[in-house]
Amino acid sequence: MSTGQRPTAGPDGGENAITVRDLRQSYGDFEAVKGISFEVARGELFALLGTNGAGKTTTIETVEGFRRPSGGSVRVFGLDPYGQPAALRERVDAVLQHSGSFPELTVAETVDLSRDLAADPMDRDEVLALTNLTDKAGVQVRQLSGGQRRRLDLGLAVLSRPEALFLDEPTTGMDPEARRATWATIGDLVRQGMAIVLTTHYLEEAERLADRLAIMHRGEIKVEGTPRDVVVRWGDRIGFLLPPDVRSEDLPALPGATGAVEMRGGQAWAAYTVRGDDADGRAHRAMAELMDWARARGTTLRRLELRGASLEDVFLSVAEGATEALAGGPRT
Ligand SMILES: Nc1ncnc2c1ncn2[C@@H]1O[C@H](COP(=O)(O)OP(=O)(O)OP(=O)(O)O)[C@@H](O)[C@H]1O
Repeated sequence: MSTGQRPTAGPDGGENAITVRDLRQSYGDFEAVKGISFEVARGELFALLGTNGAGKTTTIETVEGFRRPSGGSVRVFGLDPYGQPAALRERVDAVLQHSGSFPELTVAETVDLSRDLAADPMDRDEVLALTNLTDKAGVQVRQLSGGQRRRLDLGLAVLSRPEALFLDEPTTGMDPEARRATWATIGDLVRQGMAIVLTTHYLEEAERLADRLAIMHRGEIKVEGTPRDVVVRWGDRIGFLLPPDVRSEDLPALPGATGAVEMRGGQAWAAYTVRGDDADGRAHRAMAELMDWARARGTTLRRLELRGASLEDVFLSVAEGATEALAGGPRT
């Protein structure tokens, strides 16, 4: 993860590794991507998240050069990636969900095969160390676990030292330890200046790795920003188990908060959301009113909590189509 300032754009489209402007992509009459824009700088990890069928794969395949845009433009290091021109081949790589490795070759042979095809590859030992596969060098690829194979895929993609990398669900099938090790590897690659576009359904992965992220839904980017900005914009949440003697319509209206009753772990859960400017201050005032209400009723609020939103809250809002709430501004 890079923490430095984002480079500013230069005259040639600049320091941006990837620039997507008003991209549209259709399958026949169906518009799968409806005019999205984003940029990815060198040394930056951009996570593209979204609901199923949102258009992530379509977008990534277009940026990778497999599809010609139906509208708008895509530039990778200032070039049109369509057809994967030779000038980009050495500079861009991808780790896709299904690798094309030969199962009978050993890990070392597989790495060597890819090294033979690269202009200035990393040493074999460097690749094995990077992927934590040093002790698997003599093992056939077919004998690797799913998570080890994903790590090998990552090693094969980065051994040619690409400047931009697409990662599609890079930690699928990994146990928590392997996932953390892979996150560390990806973080190192970004710090070394690689531009990475990550697609993942693991929100924690995006939260940990992304400098910026976007959440797509039905062909559009609904939310974009740093992971922190995105959750801060969403606001705070007050919640508690709905007491058995309280019906949902009995719940108090709290100033500056919108209330709802949800199911959580099979139990009814009262949830209030406080959004917009000074969400913290308003959440505290709403909490004080809630306590007054409970005291007056003689009701104990079990598992009472006040917390900031998580990326999952934001994602679920997007999935439910409640994105107008994410634009900010106090709601009562
Ligand atoms: N070859 C195709 N022909 C027709 N429609 C397609 C084609 N590929 C994708 N679509 C449709 O375009 C929309 C976007 O699909 P896409 O695979 O880009 O979504 P996604 O965000 O990657 O989804 P997921 O998270 O489920 O993988 C979906 O409605 C899908 O059904």
